[in-house]
Amino acid sequence: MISVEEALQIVIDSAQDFGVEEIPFIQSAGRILKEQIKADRDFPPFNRVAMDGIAIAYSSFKNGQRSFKIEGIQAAGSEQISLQNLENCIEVMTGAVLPNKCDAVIRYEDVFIENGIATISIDAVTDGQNIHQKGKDEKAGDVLIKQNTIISAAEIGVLATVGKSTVKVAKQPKVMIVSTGDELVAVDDVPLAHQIRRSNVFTLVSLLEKLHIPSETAHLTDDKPILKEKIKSFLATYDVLLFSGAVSKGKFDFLPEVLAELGVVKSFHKVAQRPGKPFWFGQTKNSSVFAFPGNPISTFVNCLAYFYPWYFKSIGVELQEENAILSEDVSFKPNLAYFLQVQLSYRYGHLIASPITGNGSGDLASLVKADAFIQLPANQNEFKKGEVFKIIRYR
Ligand SMILES: Nc1nc2c(c(=O)[nH]1)N[C@H]1C(S)=C(S)[C@@H](COP(=O)(O)OP(=O)(O)OC[C@H]3O[C@@H](n4cnc5c(N)ncnc54)[C@H](O)[C@@H]3O)O[C@H]1N2
Ligand code: MOO
Ligand SMILES: [Mg+2]
Repeated sequence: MISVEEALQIVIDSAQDFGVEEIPFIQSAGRILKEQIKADRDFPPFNRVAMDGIAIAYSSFKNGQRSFKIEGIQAAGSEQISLQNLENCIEVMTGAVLPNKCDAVIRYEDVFIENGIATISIDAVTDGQNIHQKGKDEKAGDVLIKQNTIISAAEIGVLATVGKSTVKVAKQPKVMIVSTGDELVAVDDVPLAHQIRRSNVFTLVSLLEKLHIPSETAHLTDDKPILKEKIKSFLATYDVLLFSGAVSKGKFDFLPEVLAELGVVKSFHKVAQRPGKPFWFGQTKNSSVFAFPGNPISTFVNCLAYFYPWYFKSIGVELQEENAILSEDVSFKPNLAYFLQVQLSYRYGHLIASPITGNGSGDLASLVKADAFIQLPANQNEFKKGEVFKIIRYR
């Protein structure tokens, strides 16, 4: 059986390229930028008045002049005007172009205006004050956003300001999420005593929505010919198939044999981990197949631990590993990596992971009580309070 580290490496090495698409910029939050965004002009594009007040020629102030006749007004959105007489001033508004021949702006708070004369009431005025110089932030042609950035509200503002009404982003994979099992009924149904409602497909849908990946869902019963026929058509249509269930040792766990019969090349089946051990992963020329074990926490943790990194690698994004400090001693004897559910909190600026006691990988409700999994390595059995390990967050 391979280790979590080996399995992850195999999964990452088989990342797929889904190509690039151009979409309206306002729909691009959360997507991965696939072009460089450059400044189309200087930032700011003109000497920008930064305070409401008066603009003067600094030389006049330096020569001792304190009262200035108001010659005109420069509003934001008006073409640049020019100071006619260097001993006068122009009223200026924040966001306006600095009038020609002016080189300092004094706030209204520091000026007294009467009968069209503005008198400066402070002693300290400096050359260039309250002026946001043209090109001070960025020069035309500077790279403002690097390729492969995850677009957030911050990038949306920059895209708007450089006039990028459409933007190139990584195409999302076409994903089909399939639940299997005769015991599963729809969310709207009232289950009989021996049935349960399906939930794994919906956790998967929403784990993918977090990545802005749309998906479709299907449910298949434990009937081998039906499984084979349906999965054959899914393989022809989708980039990614995510399964939950039917990969263990049961009499009706048909998935591994069906996938093999359909020509999906197995990379591995079973990883030395708990929960999620019977995870099956394989590929065809065009599709990747993640067949997660059906126990709800197994499906959940494997999507986070394998599908997420595979997806980020596929679209060219480097993920930073996150660590946390274990809040108490933990003992785990099996020679398996242990994905332990934890609550996260901060203490003196450090991220603390406090274990949650659940009842194994079928304890779906315990997911609600935790925020993340802490990944305790297989080669260790005793984990001490204060030791630091990798975490995988879902909140
Ligand atoms: N003899 C062995 N039995 C089992 C082993 C083993 O190594 N030897 N492994 C156990 C482990 S670990 C897991 S995990 C499960 C994996 O089982 P399958 O992937 O075959 O999944 P199923 O048998 O279809 O279902 C298992 C369990 O999960 C529930 N389930 C399935 N799908 C959903 C869904 N969409 N929503 C909610 N719940 C779902 C299902 O009802 C079962 O209770 O196998 C162990 N057995
Ligand atoms: O791998 Mo199973 O997920 O331990 O229950
Ligand atoms: Mg089974």
